[in-house]
Amino acid sequence: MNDALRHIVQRMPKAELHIHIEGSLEPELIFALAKRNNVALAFDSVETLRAAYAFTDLQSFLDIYYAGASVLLTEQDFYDMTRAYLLRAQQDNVRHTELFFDPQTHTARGVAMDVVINGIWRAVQDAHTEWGMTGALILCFLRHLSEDDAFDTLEQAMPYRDKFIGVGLDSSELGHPPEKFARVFAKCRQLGLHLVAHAGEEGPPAYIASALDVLHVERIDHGVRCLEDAALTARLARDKIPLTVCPLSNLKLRVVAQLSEHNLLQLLDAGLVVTVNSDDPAYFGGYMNDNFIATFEALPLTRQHAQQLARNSFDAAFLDVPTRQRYLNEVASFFAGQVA
Ligand SMILES: Nc1ncnc2[nH]cnc12
Ligand SMILES: [Zn+2]
Repeated sequence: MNDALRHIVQRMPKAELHIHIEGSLEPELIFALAKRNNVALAFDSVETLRAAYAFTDLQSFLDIYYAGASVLLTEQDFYDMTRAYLLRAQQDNVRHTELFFDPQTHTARGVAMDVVINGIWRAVQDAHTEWGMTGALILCFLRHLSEDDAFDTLEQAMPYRDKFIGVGLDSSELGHPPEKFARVFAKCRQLGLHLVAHAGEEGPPAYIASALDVLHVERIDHGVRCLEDAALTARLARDKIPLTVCPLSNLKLRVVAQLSEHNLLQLLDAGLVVTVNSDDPAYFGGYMNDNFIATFEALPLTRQHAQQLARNSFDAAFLDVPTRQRYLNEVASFFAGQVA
C-alpha cells in the first residue's frame, strides 16, 4: 500500500463494533492490576505472559483470555481497562465504539454486576465528555454456559438496563449453536434490546442462518464462513446484515493461514456490509488501524474500499439517525479533502 492510502486509512473517521473490552487488557495492565489486587498469576512476567499468546484455535485463546480477566475486581479496574482502550481507539480516529463485555466471567468469581457495568460505563461517559467519542455497551452471554445461566445474568443486569443497548453471544462456538439461546434472545427482543451474535467464525454457515432465523440478530460478528453458502451470502447482502469482521483475530486464531488468504475483499464484492474491527486487540497484535493496515497491505484494497469500510462502520452501528448522519457527513468530507 502506498503512503497516501496508509494515511487515509489511519486518519479516516471510523466506528469499532466488535471489541471485547476484556480483550483490550494489555499484559502490563494485567500485571499492574494483579499487584493492586493481590491476585496470583500463572505467569511470572509480562514477557512470559505475552509469549503464551501463541494460539492454535479459538479455545486456546479463550483459556488465556479468561485467566487474564481474573485480575479485574473493582469498579476502578473496569474503569482503567476501558479508559485505556478508549484512549487507544481515539489515536486511531475511532469516533464511535460499541463495547462487548462478558459479565459471567466476573460474576462467576463473585464480582457484582454493578461493579462491572458502572466501571465500564463511567469510562465511556468520560470519553464522551472529554473528547466527544460516542460509545455503547453490549452484554454478551457466554455460549459455553447454559441458557439458564444467561437468564440469570440478564436478570442481574436489568437494574442497569439504561447502560447497555443490546446483547450478544460469544465464547466457544463449535458445539454451542445459536438455537441453544433461543428463549433468552426472545426475551431480550421483547425488552427492545439490540441483538447480535458471533457466528461463522469457526462454526459453519448454518450457525449464521440460525442466528438470523432463531435469534433474529441484526448483525453477525465475524460471519466470514458465510461464503461457503451462496444462498446465505445473497441473503446477507439483500437484507443488509452487517458482518463485523476481525482480520488479525482470524489470522491469530488460524481461521485463515495468511491475511492474503482472507476473504474480506470477496465479502465486499458480494455486496455485504463488511466492517473491520479488532476483536481482542491486546491478544491479537493490533488495534483498529493495525487491522486496517495489515489488511490493506495483504489484499488489493483501494481508497474506494477504505471509504466503503468507513461508511459501513457507521451504517452498521446502533446510532440514532442524526448522529449517524453527522458521522457519515464526516466521512464524506474527509474523503472529499483527500487527493490520493
Ligand atoms: N473472537 C471471539 N470469539 C468468541 N468469543 C470471544 N470472546 C472474546 N473474543 C472472542
Ligand atoms: Zn469477538
